[in-house]
Parts: sequence; structure tokens; C-alpha cells
Amino acid sequence: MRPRVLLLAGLEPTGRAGLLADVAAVRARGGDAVAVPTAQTAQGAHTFAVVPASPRMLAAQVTAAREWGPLHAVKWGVVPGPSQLSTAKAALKDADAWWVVDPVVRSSRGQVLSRLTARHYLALAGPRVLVTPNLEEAAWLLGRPALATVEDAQEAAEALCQRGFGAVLVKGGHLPEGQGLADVLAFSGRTLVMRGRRLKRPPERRGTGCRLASALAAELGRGTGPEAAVRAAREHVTGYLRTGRD
Ligand SMILES: Cc1ncc(COP(=O)(O)O)c(N)n1
Repeated sequence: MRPRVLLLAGLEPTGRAGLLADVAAVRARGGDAVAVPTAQTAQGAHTFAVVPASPRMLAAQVTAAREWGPLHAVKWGVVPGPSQLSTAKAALKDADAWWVVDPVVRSSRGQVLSRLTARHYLALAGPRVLVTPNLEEAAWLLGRPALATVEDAQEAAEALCQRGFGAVLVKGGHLPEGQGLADVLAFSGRTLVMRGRRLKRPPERRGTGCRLASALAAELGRGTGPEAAVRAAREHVTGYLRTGRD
């Protein structure tokens, strides 16, 4: 089965992160990508700009895509503000699809990409919604101090499940040295710690969170369960970090 995946994300024209990275990951996982830009961005060595998409166009693009067939999964990347969020939500009403929500409000260089608050993200919770915060984003969503250990990550993943997310993947790529690398997946009353080796990341290989969430959406869209989907998506990102290709 070829999953059809809607990607709602910011366009970063070089494809290092954002919508083009998402498209590459979905295609590499054997899915069909429907790419709807929520914002235009410019992210250079010295230049930075974000312009939100018009809500009217966003709604039209999602609606038009749905007229040609079902969406099996939706990946939410950067959503610049509440009007893009509510418009996309309304246009997806009644869609029978998994949602993968990457609560990215800043680039890895610290630039602000979105005005959404933790409350907006918590309102996206539902039984078929998988949220993929990193440690910092998980603390932000829960209004907690910084998470520094694998145990903190486990607790945060469980707390986000309690808030109504069907599955939570807390990405532990930024755990302090000595903690190793561990992602924590909580779903259906289980909590799994998935350990890994820390890989050196060449500075141009960005968008790992984008690729992880998009690969996950492709897997969930084809009917893979959350645990196997997360394993496949982690492998995808490891391959990207090693080779620079999806
Ligand atoms: C449009 C867009 N989406 C996502 C990211 C996060 O990616 P990174 O963490 O590599 O900066 C980004 N910088 N830009």
C-alpha cells in the first residue's frame, strides 16, 4: 500500500529542513507526498525571514488535495500562527488519518518560526495523534523545567499521553553527555526506551526532526504500528545522517 501523506510545513528553499526535506523522506519511504506550505522561510548564513501562508490558500490546497483521494497521514511541521492552525484543522475535519505533530517553534539555530503556544499544541491531542517533541519542547509543552535524564524523558512522555496524545516520542538527541542517546516512546500504556549511538552531525545535515516525523507519518499511514513505525523512522534518520541522502 502506498500511503498518501499530507505535509503541512514551512518551505525552506534549500531543502535542508522543512517541507522539501519532508517530501524527500516520504518519497524515500515509498509514500506519495502532498506538500502544502504553511509559511515561506529564508534561512541562510546571515539572512532569516518567515512569511505565513494565507489561510485561504492553505484551506484551498488541503481541500483540493482531499478531492483527489484520501490522506492516510498528516505531518504537522512549522505552523506559523493560530490562523494557519485553525484553518488546517478545519480543512482536515473528518479525515481518517494519523497525525504526526512536530512541535517546532524555533530552528536549531534558535530563530523563531512560529507563534504557537504549548496550549495550541495540547489542543491537537487525540487518540491517533503522535507528537514528537525533543527534550526542550517536551518541557515547554508541559510547563516544566528542563529535562536532563532518560527518566525525565520517560515521565514527560507518559504525562503527554495523559494529556490525550495517542503516542508520544520524546527525542533524546540532546541528553547531556554521559546519558547516551535515548528516544522514549509512550503509547497504549507502555513506555519504551530506544537507545542509540550518537552520530556526528555535519552542520549541513539539518532537518532530522522533520525527516523523522515525515518518515513516521509515511509508516503510520501504511498501517504500521507506532513501535515499528518509530524504529523505521529512526533508521531513516540514521541513514540520512550517515549519507546526507534520504
Ligand atoms: C521550515 C523549517 N521547518 C523546520 C525547521 C527545523 O529544522 P532544524 O531543527 O534543522 O533547524 C526549520 N529550520 N525550518
